[in-house]
Amino acid sequence: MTIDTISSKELTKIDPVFGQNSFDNHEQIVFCNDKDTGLKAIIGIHNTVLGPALGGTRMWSYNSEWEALNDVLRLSRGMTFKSAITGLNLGGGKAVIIGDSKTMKTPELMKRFGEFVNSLSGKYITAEDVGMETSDMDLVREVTPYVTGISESKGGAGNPSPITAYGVFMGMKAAAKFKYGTDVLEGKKVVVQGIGHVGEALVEHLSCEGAHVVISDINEERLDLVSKKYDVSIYRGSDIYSEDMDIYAPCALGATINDDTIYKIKAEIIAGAANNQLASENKHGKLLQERGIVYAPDFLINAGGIINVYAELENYGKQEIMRKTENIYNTCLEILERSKQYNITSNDAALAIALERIEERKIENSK
Ligand SMILES: NC(=O)c1ccc[n+]([C@@H]2O[C@H](COP(=O)([O-])OP(=O)(O)OC[C@H]3O[C@@H](n4cnc5c(N)ncnc54)[C@H](O)[C@@H]3O)[C@@H](O)[C@H]2O)c1
Repeated sequence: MTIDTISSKELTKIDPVFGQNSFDNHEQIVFCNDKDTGLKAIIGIHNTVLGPALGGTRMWSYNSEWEALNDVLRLSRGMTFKSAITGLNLGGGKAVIIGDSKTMKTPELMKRFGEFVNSLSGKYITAEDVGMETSDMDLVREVTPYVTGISESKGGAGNPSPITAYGVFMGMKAAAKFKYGTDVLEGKKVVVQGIGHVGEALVEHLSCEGAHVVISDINEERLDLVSKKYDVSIYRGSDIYSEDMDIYAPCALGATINDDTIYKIKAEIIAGAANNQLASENKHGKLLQERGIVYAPDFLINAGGIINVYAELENYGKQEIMRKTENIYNTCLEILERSKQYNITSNDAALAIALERIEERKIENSK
């Protein structure tokens, strides 16, 4: 089953939880509230067939609780498929904390959130996502062992973002190989939208390769810093989607490929870190395919972060992390070839492999 992004208004017309189109057979949803710290969080546990549900915590100022719920459901579902296609023994889960991370995040709130995670006894393992830092995970670690992405000084694998960026770079190269017959990105115009933890590290790889990098962000300070550091240009126009480019790398938030943008996009390849880039997997996945735009599925190519935090659970080192992340290149190329062979979208080709693995494990588990 695929899912769509819909407006807050539309969401309210559907049954509150089980009826949401992003629900897609979630096993469990936990609503967490704490009056003293102001914590309002939702933990989504989509599927635990392959293992405990692992996925980051996002802190964001949602316009409504509907949006927060829809976001966590979409994200946790995505984690199920991300871990499955990457070959990890993990299920899919995610958490959102409602509020502005810059003004509302306190150590007390993070620890209280950690206590809720702890109450699930390991069925959900948290990590960092948008609005979170490694130091926040260190606070969560004080109250629960069910957290990854803690500081290296505290025995963790550290910040996953550089590894995520490396995986995205590998996926982008595979998409280039598929489209152009060569994976060399030198001279290609790549627009990186969102130059946060992952985006900046991606800019570094692209600059080293000699790509023509253009960056965009809503944060002026970051634009200034990153453009100077890597000598890359800043997008100053008013409609980034209409910009001439070879590759579009969405590294901010999801659903940027939607009804408003899809016909404007001139890129030949889309490969970025953001989760759930297609507002509607079906509709926009097919439209990209029809327009000949190669889409490297987000949940496949942004798996570097989860590979990195999985190392904390499985006790493997940096070398294995890099090997697994580099393999994203092969998997991405294989999926793009499959989508061509069977005339299906790349997203569907990736989903099919992930679902196959989950179904096989379900049968094994029931024996
Ligand atoms: N950090 C990881 O390891 C990881 C792993 C998998 C997926 N992701 C996904 O990748 C994306 C980026 O993650 P991150 O850790 O770099 O987050 P981040 O918060 O560090 O960076 C996001 C950046 O996007 C910018 N931004 C927000 N809205 C924007 C807009 N409309 N236009 C342009 N820029 C905008 C922000 O100002 C910020 O600089 C997220 O969607 C996240 O879920 C991250």
